[in-house]
Amino acid sequence: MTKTLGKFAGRMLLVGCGNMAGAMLDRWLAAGLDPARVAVVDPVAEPREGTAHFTTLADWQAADQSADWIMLGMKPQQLGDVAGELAAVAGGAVHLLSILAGVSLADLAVRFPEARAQVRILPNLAARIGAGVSAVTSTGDADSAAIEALLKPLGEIVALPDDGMMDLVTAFTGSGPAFVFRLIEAYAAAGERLGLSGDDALKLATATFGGATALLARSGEKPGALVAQVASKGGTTQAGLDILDEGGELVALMTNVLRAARDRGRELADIARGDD
Ligand SMILES: NC(=O)C1=CN([C@@H]2O[C@H](COP(=O)(O)OP(=O)(O)OC[C@H]3O[C@@H](n4cnc5c(N)ncnc54)[C@H](O)[C@@H]3O)[C@@H](O)[C@H]2O)C=CC1
Ligand SMILES: O=C(O)[C@@H]1CCC=N1
Repeated sequence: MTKTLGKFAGRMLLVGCGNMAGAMLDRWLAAGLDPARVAVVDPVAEPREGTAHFTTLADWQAADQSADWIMLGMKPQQLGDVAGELAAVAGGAVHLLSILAGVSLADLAVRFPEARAQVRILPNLAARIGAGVSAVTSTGDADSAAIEALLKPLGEIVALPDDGMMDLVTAFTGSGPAFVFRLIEAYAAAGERLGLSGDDALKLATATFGGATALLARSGEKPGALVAQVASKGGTTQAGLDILDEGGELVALMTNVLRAARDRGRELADIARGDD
């Protein structure tokens, strides 16, 4: 891993540094971001060594801090609590970054009209180990080289032309790890139900999902082609696939899961806007 964030220059303020923003910050610091360039405002988060830490935005301002990059890392429901105070300092050369589910670029432009650019980033928790994927889209005069340098240590980057698909992507890749963890949990629980010990079942399930996804990513083959390499005609795998594929129920279930998560993003945007 490179020990520099390359073209990413300037000072960063994180407003909210919980599970997701904290994972991003830890990865950035591990990738060489100078902690002296970072300030965090969060009433409960654990301060990171070398970063300036404040409980409230007023404390940050009282300490005469400045930022070139401000990232919203609290919950969408908390946008109204911070937007007024933040808008006053998010002008001129400031990039306003948001990882908030649901909140659109248009909403950000209304809240932070003076920012140089509004940038919507949808990361996921695997950013903590550099194996995440970040979808990104922006409006205004965004420095895309700097944004790419910032997101690169977190994993893959997918640039979207606008945020029309961002609520679906939030469900797909943002919530996605939780859905995958739940699938692994169910796989392990089924193994346990059929006789494995709990520890063995989780260890075997984790290795099976990890190995299969690594092979899929590295081989360049389609999932169906790899299924065919596992399933012998009339063999054990086919007996299981006959259940899994029955009536297209698995795809129907996943469609319902993603639809519910996507639509909740729209509701969160309404709450953040104060329309609920
Ligand atoms: N957790 C995840 O995997 C992902 C989360 N997101 C987005 O990231 C954001 C944060 O989610 P999580 O990290 O899961 O939540 P979290 O609850 O772990 O973190 C939120 C943090 O915001 C802080 N906070 C609350 N009010 C504040 C205020 N007025 N000023 C400053 N900080 C304040 C809290 O103390 C907390 O540490 C959300 O908007 C969510 O939509 C996006 C993609 C993935
Ligand atoms: O559950 C949530 O609302 C956030 C957004 C994507 C992942 N976590």
